[in-house]
Amino acid sequence: MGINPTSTRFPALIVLNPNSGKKQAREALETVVQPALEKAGIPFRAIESLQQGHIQSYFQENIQPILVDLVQSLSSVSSDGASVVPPSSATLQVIILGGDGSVHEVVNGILRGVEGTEFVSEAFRPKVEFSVIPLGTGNSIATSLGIKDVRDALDRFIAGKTVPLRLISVATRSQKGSSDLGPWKTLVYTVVVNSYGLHCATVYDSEEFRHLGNERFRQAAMKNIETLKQYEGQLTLHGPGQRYDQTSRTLVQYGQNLDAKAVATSLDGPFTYLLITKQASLEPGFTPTPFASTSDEWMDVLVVQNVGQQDILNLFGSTSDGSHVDQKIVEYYKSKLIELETPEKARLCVDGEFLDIQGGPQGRVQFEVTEDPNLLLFSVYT
Ligand SMILES: Nc1ncnc2c1ncn2[C@@H]1O[C@H](COP(=O)(O)OP(=O)(O)OP(=O)(O)O)[C@@H](O)[C@H]1O
Repeated sequence: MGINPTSTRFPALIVLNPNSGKKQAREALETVVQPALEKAGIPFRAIESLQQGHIQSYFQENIQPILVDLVQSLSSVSSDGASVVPPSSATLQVIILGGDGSVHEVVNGILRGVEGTEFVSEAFRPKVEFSVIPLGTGNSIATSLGIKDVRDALDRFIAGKTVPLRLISVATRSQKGSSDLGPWKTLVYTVVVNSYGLHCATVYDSEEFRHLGNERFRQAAMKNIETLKQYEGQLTLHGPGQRYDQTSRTLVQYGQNLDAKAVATSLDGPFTYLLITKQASLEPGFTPTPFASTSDEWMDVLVVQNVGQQDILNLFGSTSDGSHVDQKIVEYYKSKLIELETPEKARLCVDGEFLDIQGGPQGRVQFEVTEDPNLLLFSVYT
């Protein structure tokens, strides 16, 4: 697979995960994506993920050379011929044939690859535009953007409309080998969902049912509901925010005069189900945080504290249309800064990966919406 030799346009980078979803990405590339891009005259080159983590390490190692090539392709020679004029802006297009885990790997690889370099600066902020072709299992980002299938995603890429892709930084203060609490340090950026409790346990157990496609989440959820556990912890929401009011059925503002870091609300658990999301739907037909937006400045928080099996089954029975937000057991917030502390060591789920945290202040985790971390301008075709 190579660059279309007739075009001078910088090639879009296709990232293909052969293991995503029902393992159809390679076939989709050959039968749908490649012909459509060639027909539209869009040059591309493709890389295939060879193993878990490969996409992330590829971008971590290669994003700088890729951006250098991009800048060179856009540079011009000054009118007197004496110097090369760099472009004032540059856009890298990345087409992802895979699921949300693949998007997560690309984003984190790019961010690690430019971290601490002077290549990207206030004066030069490259744009990175993602076309998410839904070939995974949940396809949360594509579903939340209303993208129906591979063809629809491609049509939207070719049409060229994008919206910002905001991320959540997940940070801790624990220092390796020290009991001191250092400054917050981002461990990972998430694009879809962070969770604690039943959702995290479900995602963890769903790996053994991967061969079942979407059904794997249902199987793992039923297994965990049968032995439903409660998860101890304290969740704090900081600064001004919004809360879903079940009486007026609207989002209402709170804490308007608060400092961004001040605690506005503290929830003491135990938690049955806790989601912090950036997408409305986590898979087609499952919309647990219906007010979430890929592009807004909020994280959406769905909290269910200390309930039993029947309540959880009722909840899941209403998540397809989002009407569960009116159930008494549900608390729903929009916040920009959140912290979670657990009394004992615990497992969190961050975009399908797992983060094992220590108990107490050492393991306290902070979630914050970040716009354009490391000065990169991320957006997604919609
Ligand atoms: N060549 C490979 N062989 C095996 N696993 C791989 C390979 N390349 C990537 N992976 C792993 O495949 C997993 C699934 O990827 P991805 O998230 O894209 O699809 P999914 O889980 O089916 O979809 P979704 O996240 O939308 O539910 C990820 O954990 C990723 O690291």
